[in-house]
Amino acid sequence: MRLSRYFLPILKENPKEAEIVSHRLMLRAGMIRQQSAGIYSWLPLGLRVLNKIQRIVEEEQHRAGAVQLLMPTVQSADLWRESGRYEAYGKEMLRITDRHERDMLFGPTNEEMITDIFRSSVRSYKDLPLNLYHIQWKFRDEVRPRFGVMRGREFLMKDAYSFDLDQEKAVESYNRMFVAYLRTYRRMGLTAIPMRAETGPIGGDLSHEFIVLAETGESAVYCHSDFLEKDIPGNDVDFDGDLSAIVADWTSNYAATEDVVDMAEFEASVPEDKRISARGIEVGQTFYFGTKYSEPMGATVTGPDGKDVPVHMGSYGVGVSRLLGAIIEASHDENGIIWPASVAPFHVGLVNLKPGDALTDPVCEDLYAKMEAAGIEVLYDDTDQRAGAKFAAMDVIGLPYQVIAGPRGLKDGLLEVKDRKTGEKEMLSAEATLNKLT
Ligand SMILES: Nc1ncnc2c1ncn2[C@@H]1O[C@H](COS(=O)(=O)NC(=O)[C@@H](N)CS)[C@@H](O)[C@H]1O
Repeated sequence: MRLSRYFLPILKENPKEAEIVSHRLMLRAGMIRQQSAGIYSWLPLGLRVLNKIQRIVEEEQHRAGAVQLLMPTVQSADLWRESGRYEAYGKEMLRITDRHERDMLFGPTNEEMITDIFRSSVRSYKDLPLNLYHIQWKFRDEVRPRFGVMRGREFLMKDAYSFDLDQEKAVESYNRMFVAYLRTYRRMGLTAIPMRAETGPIGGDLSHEFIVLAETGESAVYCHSDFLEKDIPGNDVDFDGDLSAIVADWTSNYAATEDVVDMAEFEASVPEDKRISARGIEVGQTFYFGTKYSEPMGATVTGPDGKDVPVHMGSYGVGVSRLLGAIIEASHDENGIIWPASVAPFHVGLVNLKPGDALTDPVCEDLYAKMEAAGIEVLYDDTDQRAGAKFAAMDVIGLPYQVIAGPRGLKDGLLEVKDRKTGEKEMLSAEATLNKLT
């Protein structure tokens, strides 16, 4: 992508309204623009990252056997009256009246709607287990939206819903999502620790919050430091097999959020030098809630004994848009964002220090074409800004590599290649640069 033809409204100064680093850097890197409290436009650079995060989430949901669909954002209040949550959900629900005076709402979550879809077509236990998911914008009229996309009012969530004949089978579905989450976050360069959690308005009695440790996290958390050393299940993990050992391994050490922590138990079960009490960002939550929705909504299947039984369900959310904030909180320095390669908006920032120069132009054009041909996503800064501004912008947007083409270096046929994470710089020929980056 040529920067001269892109839209990247970099801010030179720190916006005063941003209280935490991820909010500050997303604004400065021209990734989002606030339209109203907790509601953002996703500008081109931010959207590229959002789409990459979404793709990783989809790949791991598919690996775990979840099937993707897409439900609407606007829902009928009638469904929520059936489950009894229409009144109970409270002020966070954005209620809408359509032209026919029908009560509608902007969906904060989709348990009722997915149960309606299920009950309309699934009749037999032979169709189970089933896990349906979508990635869709939600609206929650948070009393105090803040920290940018971390706590928005309109936000992107992956929400999956599992359906099983009984609790034992439902726990197997729960375990598949649990393992999928361990893999999903690690692929984005995060270590998310599963912590026992409250179930809140979703309900149920088995739930884990997946927490990324960060000083600016909204939750206070208490856990065993061994979590930071664990390996995650590999690509070959058998989702049709018994995953209970993996779940047991990841829930055997103490980990709890402030809502459910038992300090006596924490201190008794974790040696002092292994105790972590920190703040964390909740990037996902898993719930098993049995027949909480299937009972009132009549979502039943005919069991092996011929009797109709309400299905046992679970729901599993990932904060897709929140993850941009979480990744930046976990990976930045004083100059800006440091994107893990898996979610970086581009892999390489190619900087022409002197557009129009007989040396730098041909080298940049040739390298740009060859990198793009090799499948490397390049942001080519072909603008005529000052060098200092170019360097600062590249550091703020945090692409994994910068390739600097300047007349001085090119006199010796050399480009400067900088690793954004380590800060290491090498002087390499164009060919060596291409070999290093492909
Ligand atoms: N206001 C918000 N802004 C950004 N992300 C949010 C917000 N509220 C929740 N999330 C993200 O969405 C994830 C799932 O939300 S949740 O309430 O825990 N779970 C559900 O809604 C269930 N229906 C799971 S399918 C959270 O773990 C969090 O990462």
